[in-house]
Amino acid sequence: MTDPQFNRIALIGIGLIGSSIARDVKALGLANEVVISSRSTETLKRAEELELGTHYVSSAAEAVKDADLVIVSVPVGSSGAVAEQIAPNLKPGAILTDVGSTKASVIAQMAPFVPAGVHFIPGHPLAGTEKSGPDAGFAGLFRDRWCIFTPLPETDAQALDRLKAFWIALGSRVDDMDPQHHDKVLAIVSHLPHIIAYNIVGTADDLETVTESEVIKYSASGFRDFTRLAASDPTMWRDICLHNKDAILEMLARFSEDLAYLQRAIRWGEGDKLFELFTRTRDVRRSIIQAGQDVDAPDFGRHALDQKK
Ligand SMILES: NC(=O)C1=CN([C@@H]2O[C@H](COP(=O)(O)OP(=O)(O)OC[C@H]3O[C@@H](n4cnc5c(N)ncnc54)[C@H](O)[C@@H]3O)[C@@H](O)[C@H]2O)C=CC1
Ligand SMILES: O=C(O)C(=O)Cc1ccc(O)cc1
Repeated sequence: MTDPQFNRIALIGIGLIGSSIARDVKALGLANEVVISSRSTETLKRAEELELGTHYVSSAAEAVKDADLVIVSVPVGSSGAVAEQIAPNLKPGAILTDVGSTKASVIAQMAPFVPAGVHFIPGHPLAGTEKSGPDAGFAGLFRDRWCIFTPLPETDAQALDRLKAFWIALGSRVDDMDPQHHDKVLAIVSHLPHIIAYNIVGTADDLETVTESEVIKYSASGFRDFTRLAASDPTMWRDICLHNKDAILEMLARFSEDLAYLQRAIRWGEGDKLFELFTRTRDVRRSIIQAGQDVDAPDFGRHALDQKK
């Protein structure tokens, strides 16, 4: 247990990310009170059954009253609506943050509603799974993962440090980025892989009618990896595609060009080109592992949460 960092934390949205934060806050004793709010009464009831917080309210506006830290964990397309609901009840001096996968759009949606005196600091933990809802969350999700902040020019340095200290307590590594840069980086490392997965699984599903059940029957681990990503929440990924449109389209254009190069090399039997690319990409994987970023390694990450066991 660490000392509480905040008296009252409000969690707006209690799905995979919100509930993982709640579990860590509880396990580490980071707040005296955790108020949970969800739009769906069923989800709120489940959060209470799981004892994720100390107070449960259906209204987001009600939840943020007297909160020192407010964390919005809803699909990015709903950020503006949530900001509008909670704005009148935000406490002066409170920190308001989010966990959305896109940043420029979230800032554009939320910032206009944030009252003066409230510290709005957009954030994005680079951690998650294909699952969603309060049962899918788990303590330690953020351990040894990056949490990126995209502060606004007027962001108070002390408030930023306080929010970073919170995520560091959850085990994250923290960094700052310009929102547009964040959206470009994430378009290639996260959004494009998901879009490619949705596409390949869609194509295989279309072929299924031709090949009967062979796609499923003989699916090797490569295809199975794609099906995991393609099982990610449709609302969340629809919103990401719509709210990071420009960066995703830019990366998709680059991707299509490079795919055409590969296609041509295969057509013309240019084995040297294929070999050169596949060697280069293998080196990328090797350097990730050498840099100690291999989260699949058995002993990746030690953290205060482990000491509880
Ligand atoms: N799933 C992942 O791996 C990651 C997700 N994120 C971001 O975190 C945010 C939340 O994602 P998850 O927790 O995975 O989603 P989730 O689907 O598990 O939970 C979403 C929560 O938002 C609530 N909600 C949905 N629409 C709402 C609305 N209009 N108003 C109020 N509440 C609403 C739902 O009731 C639910 O409690 C998203 O913005 C996503 O882009 C960030 C990092 C990883
Ligand atoms: O499940 C996976 O592999 C992910 O990549 C999870 C994820 C989804 C969205 C994010 O913004 C960050 C992480």
